[in-house]
Amino acid sequence: MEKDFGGFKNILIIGLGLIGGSFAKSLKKEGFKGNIYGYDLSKERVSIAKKENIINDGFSDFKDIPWEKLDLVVLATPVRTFENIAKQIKPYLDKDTVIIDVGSVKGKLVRKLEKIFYPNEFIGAHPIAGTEKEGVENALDDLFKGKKLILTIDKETKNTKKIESLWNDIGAKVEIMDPELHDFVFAAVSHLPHAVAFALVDALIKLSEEKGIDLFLYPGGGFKDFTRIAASSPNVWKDIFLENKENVLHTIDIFSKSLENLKKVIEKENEEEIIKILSESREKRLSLED
Ligand SMILES: NC(=O)C1=CN([C@@H]2O[C@H](COP(=O)(O)OP(=O)(O)OC[C@H]3O[C@@H](n4cnc5c(N)ncnc54)[C@H](O)[C@@H]3O)[C@@H](O)[C@H]2O)C=CC1
Ligand SMILES: O=C(O)C(=O)Cc1ccc(O)cc1
Repeated sequence: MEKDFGGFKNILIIGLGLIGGSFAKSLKKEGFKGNIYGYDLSKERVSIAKKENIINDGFSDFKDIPWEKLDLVVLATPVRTFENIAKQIKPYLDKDTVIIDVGSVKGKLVRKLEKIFYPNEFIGAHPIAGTEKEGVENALDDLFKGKKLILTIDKETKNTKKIESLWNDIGAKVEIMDPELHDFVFAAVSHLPHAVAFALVDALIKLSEEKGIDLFLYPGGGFKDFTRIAASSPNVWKDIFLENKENVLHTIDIFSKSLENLKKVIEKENEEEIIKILSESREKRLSLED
């Protein structure tokens, strides 16, 4: 069956970063024949995206955008910029334009955006795909293939079906989740691991200073595997940690307790307990699908 990308023909992506850029590249790769417009504060990113034909036209000023043509706007900037951008673009929107985001935090934020954009329909979307790189210059045309796309909707509408079909056409597998539950889940499986990776590298900086030796000259594969995501964008992650503050703090508390417990059994040289903790974790990790 021919792909129709939810019937959307003129799409504006606000934020020509890794995710916005990958969304545009994926659409083109899968045969999208409409227009993809891009907007970014960075003129350089707009220029790269245009030069590489990732977008059909690009802008750094909202006033220059052909708003009347747009049937879809995608917010793809750091999550704490969404509210301000929504208020700025609201007066320009045509009455039928649909707005989605790709942000890593939903909860209260999407409820706020729904209100700001009303009567236009805003639909919260989160691709569970990415890398530690940033910018359109690192965008990939197959980033979303086979990956989950969470829609945080309360009910299905004509537009939510169109958005599902758009993401399906670039290879994503759509799932629906309550926005508050979403923030609990992704605090645990994504935000906590990023926080721990950043903190682990920070601890090695401190330990290097303590001993007067550069510990980063000696890492093995384990350290590199574990801390790849500590190379992620500080701007993007500062916004995620703050926007999902309560859940992130809770997961850090639980993690600290697990680490304290491990510390305690090592201190006591309690071999049985150490083996129990490590075996339980190992089994869970081995049971994960790839
Ligand atoms: N990096 C990842 O692996 C994933 C990120 N996300 C979400 O996607 C969104 C974008 O993240 P990335 O593409 O990774 O970031 P990025 O740093 O690669 O790109 C963000 C872009 O937004 C632009 N920007 C920042 N503030 C702006 C503003 N006020 N107005 C216009 N442009 C602005 C920046 O110049 C940059 O080009 C975030 O909300 C993030 O939570 C979702 C899934 C995965
Ligand atoms: O780089 C990785 O492995 C990631 O975990 C990417 C990622 C970052 C943020 C998201 O909201 C979803 C996926």
